[in-house]
Amino acid sequence: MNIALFGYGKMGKMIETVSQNKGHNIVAKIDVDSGDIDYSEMDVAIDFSMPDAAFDNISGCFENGVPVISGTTGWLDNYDDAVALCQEKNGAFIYASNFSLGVTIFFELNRYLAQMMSRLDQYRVSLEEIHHTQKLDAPSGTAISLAEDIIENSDYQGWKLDRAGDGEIPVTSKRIGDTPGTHTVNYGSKVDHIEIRHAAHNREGFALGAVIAAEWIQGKTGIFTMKDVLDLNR
Ligand SMILES: NC(=O)C1=CN([C@@H]2O[C@H](COP(=O)(O)OP(=O)(O)OC[C@H]3O[C@@H](n4cnc5c(N)ncnc54)[C@H](OP(=O)(O)O)[C@@H]3O)[C@@H](O)[C@H]2O)C=CC1
Ligand SMILES: O=C(O)C1=N[C@H](C(=O)O)C[C@H](O)C1
Repeated sequence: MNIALFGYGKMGKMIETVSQNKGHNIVAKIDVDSGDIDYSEMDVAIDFSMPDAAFDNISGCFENGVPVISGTTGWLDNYDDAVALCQEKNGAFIYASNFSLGVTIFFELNRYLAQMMSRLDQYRVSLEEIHHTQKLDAPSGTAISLAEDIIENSDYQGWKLDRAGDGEIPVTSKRIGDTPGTHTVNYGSKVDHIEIRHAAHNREGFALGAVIAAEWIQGKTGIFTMKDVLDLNR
């Protein structure tokens, strides 16, 4: 498979290694000053770039018939436009705030736990995410996905960074050293707490999930999620 990397930073480089270990070719490494882009050799584009670059990168791929795996966070104000363009061009698209296979399962646990805990008013939920000090966005895309899934499966009406009001989920963001990404969902009561946590040991899991998604999307058209890739909708 011929893969184009949009963004050749920490994640782009890790995806290059994982892709080559699986026998794929990297046919383009697109960075901020790449100039004219040749889409003709691309079977798939994998975008791990910057919040203000992602939408233009994704749109260019759809305009040129290239399926997109999008991992960049912090650009979702334009998500609906990306979906509309993909549909108009009969393209193929997967966005995930976190491509790790473990986090895809963690998202399912979070939804299920939220449903059960919504029956118990003794518990209050809170979220914490810890990342490396170079991360641009806060809270992380993964923390936002976790919060939105809790809201969909409970009576919480929103989330807020640090100070949450009534009916809102408090989210704490910490930036510590090289931490690849740790997410904790905590339900606390006066007498105990329950927490679920996913901790990435390095970036390989994010990269592997993105390459698996890129392999899976070949020959397909439509908008998909990692649940489709892992066949968790059954
Ligand atoms: N969904 C997931 O599983 C994961 C998502 N992420 C997300 O992926 C993104 C990238 O993370 P990471 O690799 O750590 O960040 P880096 O800062 O290491 O890499 C981003 C790269 O994008 C480049 N870039 C800037 N503008 C453009 C452009 N217009 N087109 C293409 N590339 C551009 C930057 O170049 P320059 O440095 O020259 O500006 C840089 O090399 C972030 O949004 C992060 O949150 C990260 C890990 C997992
Ligand atoms: O920027 C990162 O590094 C990461 N970003 C994603 C996010 O914002 O959730 C996923 C992962 O946690 C690493």
